[in-house]
Amino acid sequence: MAPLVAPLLRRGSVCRSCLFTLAKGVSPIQRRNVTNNWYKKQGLALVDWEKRAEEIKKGNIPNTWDILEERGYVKDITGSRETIREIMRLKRVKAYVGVDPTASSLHVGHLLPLMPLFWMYMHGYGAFTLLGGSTVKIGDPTDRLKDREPIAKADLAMNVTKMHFQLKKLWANVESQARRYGYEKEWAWQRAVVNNNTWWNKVTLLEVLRRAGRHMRIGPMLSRETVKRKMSEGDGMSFAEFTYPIMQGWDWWTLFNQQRVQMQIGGSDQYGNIVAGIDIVKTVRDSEPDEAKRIPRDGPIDDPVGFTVPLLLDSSGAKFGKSAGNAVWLDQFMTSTFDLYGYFVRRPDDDVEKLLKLFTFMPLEAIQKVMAQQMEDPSKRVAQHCLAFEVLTLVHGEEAAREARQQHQMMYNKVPLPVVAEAPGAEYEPPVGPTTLNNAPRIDMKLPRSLVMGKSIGRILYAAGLASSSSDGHRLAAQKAAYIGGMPGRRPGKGEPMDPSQLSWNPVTLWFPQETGKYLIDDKLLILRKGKHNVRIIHVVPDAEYEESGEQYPGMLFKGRIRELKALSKDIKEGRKTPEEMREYASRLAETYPSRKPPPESKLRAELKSLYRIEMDRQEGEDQEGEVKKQGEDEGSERP
Ligand SMILES: Nc1ncnc2c1ncn2[C@@H]1O[C@H](COP(=O)(O)OP(=O)(O)OP(=O)(O)O)[C@@H](O)[C@H]1O
Ligand SMILES: N[C@@H](Cc1ccc(O)cc1)C(=O)O
Repeated sequence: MAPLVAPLLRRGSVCRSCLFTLAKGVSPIQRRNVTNNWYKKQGLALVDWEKRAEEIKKGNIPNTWDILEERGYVKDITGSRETIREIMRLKRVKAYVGVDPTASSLHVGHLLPLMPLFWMYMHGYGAFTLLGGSTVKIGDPTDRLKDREPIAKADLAMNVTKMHFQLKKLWANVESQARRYGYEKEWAWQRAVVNNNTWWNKVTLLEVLRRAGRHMRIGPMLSRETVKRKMSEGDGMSFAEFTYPIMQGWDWWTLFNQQRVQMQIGGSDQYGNIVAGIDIVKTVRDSEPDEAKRIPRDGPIDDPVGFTVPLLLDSSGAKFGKSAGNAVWLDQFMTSTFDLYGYFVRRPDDDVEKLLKLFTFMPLEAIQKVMAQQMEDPSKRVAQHCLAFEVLTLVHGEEAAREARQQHQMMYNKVPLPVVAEAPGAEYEPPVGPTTLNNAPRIDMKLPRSLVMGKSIGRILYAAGLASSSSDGHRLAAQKAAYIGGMPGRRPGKGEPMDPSQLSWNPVTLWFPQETGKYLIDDKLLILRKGKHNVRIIHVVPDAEYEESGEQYPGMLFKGRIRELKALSKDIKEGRKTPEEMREYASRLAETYPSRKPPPESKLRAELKSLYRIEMDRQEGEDQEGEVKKQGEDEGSERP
């Protein structure tokens, strides 16, 4: 046991004998219980991992690296295969995959580097997904001949918000997939979504140049294929783009330093950036001037490592993604669940086995069985349906996958599809209760400028579908139960601008309608959230544009109840309603307004007019209620 645990203990804060004593549940030092429990768990986790490493050595359980290779995830490795294999046997390493938010959704190509990360997580390793809120402002020049267009602030805020929630949704579905396939979650499984904006907002240029830049040689950087091609065949290279690999390397160093993230995974186009990152991490680590802060190293087992996955190509051989304009999106409002399912059902017979290994968590034996079924009658496309179902389950959850399968069956298959995709013991439970990431409504919407700039926050929350009425919206704001996104401090307009690349949330307060402008990103985007997953990215558009779109929002003036009352009154006046219809409407009114009796036909118009006035007053009142509360708060705070 000793030789394996020793290097790990040296990196921890507890001495070896204490850790093992704690693993038995005995505390060597009298500390608070919670601390002892934590140390005990750490000790047990190390002992478990060590036992596992022994079992892998004896060949009783597979090395996770071999699983990744078998399924086809490994294209290029930095350094030797044996080292990376040994690291994964001996250490619960942490790995990360980064994505720049250059679009408002992830696409199918992004799933490829994420899949090995998900597999690692399900086998007990630490898994980090990084959103490049800062790197996106520079843009990765890899394999490009032309500069990227600078990204507008409002687009950036939208992309960051949407991708963040997409990653969280994917992670929630990975958890269910792990359960579905019989992986038992332990406390030591670790996953996180991080944004590199968090550290790029704090670090100085001087720090990066001093710690990383001074050790990097220009020669090797200039000889990189991307740099040479962009300079000779493309539109030249800006200094900012040239430093992109340093930014990515600094990200890795930050994660390595703070979280010991030792591995980076990317698509095969990222190989150069990953290799550059390894140099940066090693250089910064080894040049730490302060002995006490230096991260200990016990040889190659502690060095950063990386690998790339093969690129998913389209039928013409182009990288599948947004630059080539051939992306299939993971956002169901950009590529519907029906179309995403259809994309996988259309994959050629020759590719389907490979894709089942890459995009699903099905064990290889189960894939073999499906393939045997496929061979019997390829026209039924059993393997393709299985692939589509599994990918949909990962991306949108099991309910959406079942629905998409049913829709395809109804449209194209006369006979029911053979159920081959079910995992052993997988029982379907229809989702109930609150909004989850899988049933969250459409995240982005439009609202007219006059509403956002002229009405109370309660009314805006109602219009955005986050509250059941304006009063409910006021209540949410008063109780600080709704949040505003992209706000670095609590007092925008008092020096701190909105930050589009950072998804930070602060409680909404009751502010005056005139103040809403301060909360807009780039004067056109308002991000609101209620609860954990109920987010709205509101594009504030000119009133005329909204009118033209034909859209409606709850509480819209002259739409909904008010509009109905007005239209009906007009119809009666102009004799367009039959007595029967008028009677029916009178009794409906009595249901809607329980305090009122159904009026006789002759009085119906007068009754409609009075209800109309009541509705108008109610809306006005609700708006004022929010303002009065706000005024009260402000007056109160000024009292000595
Ligand atoms: N088709 C693909 N196959 C495999 N990996 C991919 C694919 N597309 C993107 N990736 C990987 O996903 C990660 C994030 O990619 P990135 O943000 O560059 O997306 P992209 O759509 O390729 O962008 P762009 O087209 O603007 O270059 C990288 O590791 C990248 O290699
Ligand atoms: N450069 C990567 C994204 C990325 C960004 C930051 C990182 O730290 C890692 C990866 C790409 O464009 O695909």
